[in-house]
Amino acid sequence: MTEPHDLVDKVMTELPEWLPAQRWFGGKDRPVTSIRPLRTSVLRAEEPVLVHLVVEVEQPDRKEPYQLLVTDHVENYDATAVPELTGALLDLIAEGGEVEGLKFEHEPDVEITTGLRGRPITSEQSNTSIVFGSQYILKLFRKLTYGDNPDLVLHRALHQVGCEHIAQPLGSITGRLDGHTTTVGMLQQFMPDAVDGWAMATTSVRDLMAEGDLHADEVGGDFAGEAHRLGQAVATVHGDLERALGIEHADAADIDRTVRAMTSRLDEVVGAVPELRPYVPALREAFEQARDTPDAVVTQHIHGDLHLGQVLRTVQGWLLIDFEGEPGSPIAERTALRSPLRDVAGMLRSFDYAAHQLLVGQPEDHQLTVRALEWSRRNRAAFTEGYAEAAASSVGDPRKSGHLLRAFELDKAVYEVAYEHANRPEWLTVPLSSIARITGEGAVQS
Ligand SMILES: Nc1ncnc2c1ncn2[C@@H]1O[C@H](COP(=O)(O)OP(=O)(O)O)[C@@H](O)[C@H]1O
Ligand SMILES: O=P(O)(O)O[C@H]1O[C@H](CO)[C@@H](O[C@H]2O[C@H](CO)[C@@H](O)[C@H](O)[C@H]2O)[C@H](O)[C@H]1O
Repeated sequence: MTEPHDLVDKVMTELPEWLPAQRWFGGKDRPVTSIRPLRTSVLRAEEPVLVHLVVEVEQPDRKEPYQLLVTDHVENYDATAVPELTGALLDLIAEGGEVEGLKFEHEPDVEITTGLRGRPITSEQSNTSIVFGSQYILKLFRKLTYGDNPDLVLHRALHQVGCEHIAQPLGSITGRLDGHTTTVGMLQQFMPDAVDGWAMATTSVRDLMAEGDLHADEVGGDFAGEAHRLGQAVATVHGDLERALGIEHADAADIDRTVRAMTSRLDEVVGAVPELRPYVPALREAFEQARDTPDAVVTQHIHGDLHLGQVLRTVQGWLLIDFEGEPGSPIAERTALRSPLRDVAGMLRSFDYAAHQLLVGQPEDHQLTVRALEWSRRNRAAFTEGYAEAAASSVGDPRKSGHLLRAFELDKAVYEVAYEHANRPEWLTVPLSSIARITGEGAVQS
């Protein structure tokens, strides 16, 4: 049997190679210069050993904590793939209590079934989620943010006002990190029959592409009805967030800060991705135009990284998941009050992604490009209309804030340029060609 502390020593020697290769590692844009353990909790001392480990990963200009769950039971030491070990985490949440500084809690008035085995989900993720039976999903946050994680905070707030478009929060795991009580895990109700919006939307696009002669409203897999309902669901969640946590009205100084933040993100991203350079003047101009807003801009807590992969279609309707915000943005930005139009813009970007991703790496085909644009326009319009129908009067119809919405969409596309550059370079053309289209600055080959 391996002693827990020998296991940690072994893991530490393997991490420089293993960590950067993980999908959830958020620092793929620069080299790792050092990794050191920050805290360890031995959750199981006998075989198979289970150790909760937080390491600090140092890279040029950043130091970030990452969470690991390690065991001697499998060759790569990653315990999240071992059902009997992850089952122990669920049991600890069910019982409640503290083990070596890690606190396991279930939400008030919730009873958790014990003895279930956990299986990790295999989708592309920024974190690691483990599903127990058909009942629960436990998300282990990988890159940790000191303090309460906004995903848990917003789920709790929404649940308290009876929001119908989220999965119920059921429990949490927290630990002390650098003096802060920090969320490391969140347990939620699992929706076994759910399909995510990205899978549904891309199926619809595929149907359309296969029927070269038909229009989006004529093919069987038309998505516009769903897009409309999704718009209503997003507006309802914004209304629920407003009821739970309130709103504020932005003044000229707030808008100035927003414009400057978008411009400075652009400067940062263009430094790393020179392909963005030709669009800089048009992007700056679009950001400046955001100052021209006819109505008062409302700010509130929002989802912050809304896209089709963050919404689940269940038999009861659409659910929004993952309220953590953009994984690549600083926590202060992610928890700030912001315009709900940012979420609208995120979803509009996603319709554009769904329409164009099938063309990536394909030879130029005029007919398919026209079809993709048509699908995107149809579903973006349906989503916006659904949103406008259900939006609280404080937010109103997004179409009335055209300049601001366009600026948010372009800002999101700039974020995506950085995201694709670091994670999926072959997809870089998707946000770049959208920027070219929206700014009218010439086309980029898909
Ligand atoms: N409550 C849920 N019920 C069913 N599936 C879920 C639920 N929550 C998340 N998922 C699945 O897990 C995936 C990742 O969840 P998400 O919260 O987006 O994690 P990450 O922060 O790692 O991106 C989702 O795309 C979805 O397929
Ligand atoms: O879901 P995450 O919180 O991990 O979000 C990150 O990854 C997303 C990709 O999975 C990324 O989304 C981008 O690609 C999507 C298609 O895969 C597309 O629907 C989105 O519109 C686009 O932004 C997201 O930006 C990133 O933060």
